[in-house]
Amino acid sequence: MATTVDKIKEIESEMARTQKNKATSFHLGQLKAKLAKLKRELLTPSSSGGGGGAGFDVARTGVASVGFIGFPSVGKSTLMSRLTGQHSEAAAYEFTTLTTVPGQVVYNGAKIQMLDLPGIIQGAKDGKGRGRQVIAVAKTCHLIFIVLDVNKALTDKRVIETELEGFGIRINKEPPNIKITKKDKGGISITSTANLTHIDHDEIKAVMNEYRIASADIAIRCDATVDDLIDVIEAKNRSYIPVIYALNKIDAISIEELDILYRIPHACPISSEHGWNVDELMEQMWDKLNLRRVYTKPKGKLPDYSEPVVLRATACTVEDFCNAIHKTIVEQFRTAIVYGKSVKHQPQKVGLSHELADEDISESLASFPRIHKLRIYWSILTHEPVTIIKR
Ligand SMILES: Nc1nc2c(ncn2[C@@H]2O[C@H](COP(=O)(O)OP(=O)(O)OP(=O)(O)O)[C@@H](O)[C@H]2O)c(=O)[nH]1
Ligand SMILES: [K+]
Ligand SMILES: [Mg+2]
Repeated sequence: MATTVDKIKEIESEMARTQKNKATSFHLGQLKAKLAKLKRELLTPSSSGGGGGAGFDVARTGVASVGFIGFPSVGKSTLMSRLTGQHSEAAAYEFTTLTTVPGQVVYNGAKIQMLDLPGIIQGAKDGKGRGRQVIAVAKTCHLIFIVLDVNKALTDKRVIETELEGFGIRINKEPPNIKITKKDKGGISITSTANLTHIDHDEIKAVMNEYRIASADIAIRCDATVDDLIDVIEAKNRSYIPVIYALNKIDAISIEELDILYRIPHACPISSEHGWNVDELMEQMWDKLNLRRVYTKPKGKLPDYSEPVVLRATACTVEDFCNAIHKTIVEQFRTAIVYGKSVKHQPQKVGLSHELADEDISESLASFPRIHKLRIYWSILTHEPVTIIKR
């Protein structure tokens, strides 16, 4: 019996043989959708084993986590030790790191978890080495550092990207602006506000047909490709994760070569061993994580700038803020008093659904003496700033 990998290879070669034109677009759409389904099958833990993060996942701490992905011996563990002070074994031989090694960085008052991972090799997503478990951990991170050795070919960058993409990770990309509303009857109706230069309606219908979706309204608001459409249908299996390319070992190259590296988008040239330019890497990390610091302010006093409540942009309402401090606050909540970029008037009363901005100041706690006490109690208990974990 043909294995899933065999079937994938067969479809890929058929696609390579088929020229794209009006007559073949339906067939090609069908093949693309078949391919996406087979790839998902390959990554489901129940099939042929190895999917999921089993054995490699670690307890998550902090407001966000950053996973290190790269070929063996590019310097991931050296970078880990440099950034976090958490020792992770580094050596000149490949596969020194055999499991996930967690560490922590505190940056702008936010605790960020760093996950040093074993090296991966080409074919990892198809089950080579422990690559699948490694990439499965990366898929749950809020940011990925793709670590590359600048002494090696830059084509390595593309190989790693392909491995991550094959696992349903979309790097430095927003979800495609396509909305599919399934219906009981009426067939497939397609509306598009953008001019579609990559797909025609036949291809869209072939994909929908392959996914057994007979009736749906499809609203396309970007110049979408077939892959974009499939990504929206397969949304449950896709993760859109920002990536920074940490171009390591720049101590071994010339200034002229370094100049070229600086032109690569989303990249940061560094030397883990010497600690060169790791400050810039941390700045880029902060920008990509898109975190928001909210300071608390007791009534009549200055804000407490030492312990921000750190929220992610995807969960940064007043409700999220309250929950980050204690679950019981929301029950007693009436209004929050907020100073900062998120409000027009300084200060302004806002409700639970109000979205907070970076460096806002909230006086909400001060209006509830009981809660303020709770906060103090909380700090004494833990001795650390309150952060929120919510995907
Ligand atoms: N010249 C130079 N060598 C480095 C740098 N960073 C790491 N190395 C060396 O590269 C080798 C591999 O480093 P590791 O940190 O073990 O690499 P890794 O990516 O964690 O490797 P695996 O865990 O085996 O996948 C070691 O000999 C390091 O000393 C750097 O910035 N410059
Ligand atoms: K190594
Ligand atoms: Mg290592």
